Amino acid sequence: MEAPILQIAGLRAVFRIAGRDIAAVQDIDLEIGSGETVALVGESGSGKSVTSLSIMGLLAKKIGHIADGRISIRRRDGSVTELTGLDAEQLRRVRGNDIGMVFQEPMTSLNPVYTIGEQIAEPIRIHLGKSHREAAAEAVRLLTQVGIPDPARRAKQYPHELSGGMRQRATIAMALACNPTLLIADEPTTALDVTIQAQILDLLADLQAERGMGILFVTHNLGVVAEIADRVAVMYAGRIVETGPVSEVFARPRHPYTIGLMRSVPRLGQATALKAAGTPLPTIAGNVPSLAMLPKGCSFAPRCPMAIDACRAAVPPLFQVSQTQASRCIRWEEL
Ligand SMILES: Nc1ncnc2c1ncn2[C@@H]1O[C@H](COP(=O)(O)OP(=O)(O)OP(=O)(O)O)[C@@H](O)[C@H]1O
Ligand code: NI
Repeated sequence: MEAPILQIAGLRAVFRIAGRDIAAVQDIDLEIGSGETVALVGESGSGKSVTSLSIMGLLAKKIGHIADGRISIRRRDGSVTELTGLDAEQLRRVRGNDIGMVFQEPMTSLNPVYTIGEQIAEPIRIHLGKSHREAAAEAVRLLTQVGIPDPARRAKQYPHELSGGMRQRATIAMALACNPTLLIADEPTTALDVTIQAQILDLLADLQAERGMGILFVTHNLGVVAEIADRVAVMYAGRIVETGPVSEVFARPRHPYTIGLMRSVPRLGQATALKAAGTPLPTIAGNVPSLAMLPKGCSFAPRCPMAIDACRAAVPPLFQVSQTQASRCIRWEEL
């Protein structure tokens, strides 16, 4: 069988705070196959971005580091590279060649002093060894592919001359420039209005169908999950608490946290309606625990209507609910 595009096993990433290593994410296992979209969903601070930054090797910039676990990706030539063993230069090369990134705010990826065309062409020259002319032509072709009208003219413009939606399309073109096998999109539509948001989601789905890349999609919006993802991993306080195909998890969530998230979402499965409403995650009573003071057992127990003493004794493992769905709740059978 073909190796997955992305394989994460036992990831633990920590930040050093007041002389102590605090785990921002731990026990993370995650796989993405080619052509598959996996959504990471959870409240603010649950560890979605730390997980994606770990894959990209960008944690160091935030003074965190990977303390444990393995992250490997399958490259275009079929070889599998273990990312956690690479030095900074090797990682940069993998990022340029095999992993594309799109963030919430397009201006974090775009440089205001270079034209859109120059910025898309640069990685093509550097990583694919194309000439200036070839790279410039390729940039225009990519702008066409991401649905930017009049791409030759747009290529000569600076980021501030584009609308927010067009800028996000341009950063997607940039992320695709080297034909990555994995695209990591961290809240790529959160800053956009709902109409543009829907267009960008459609664009990503189209591009994926054409290119067969794996997508890790970080979002706090369940409607977006339903719309774009094949599988979902629900994060809480740095751990995946439930995972499985979107259809299974939405039809029958097997973790009280997932149930809480979905409770106030009307008519599940009505993805388009949810998306149109821009539905944020509903609020659940109580607060996310501080990562520095996680309770002893299940992190969700203090907020959980189902919690019993056993929940507070030890962190539950991920129980296999079906061949494809898993839950970190010891009472999953009662749900
Ligand atoms: N630079 C940092 N220094 C210390 N702790 C950090 C840092 N960045 C993140 N963390 C910790 O890691 C946790 C997870 O953060 P992360 O950014 O992954 O959350 P998230 O799920 O992406 O949230 P959001 O939906 O708000 O983007 C945070 O709660 C915070 O405690
Ligand atoms: Ni985030």
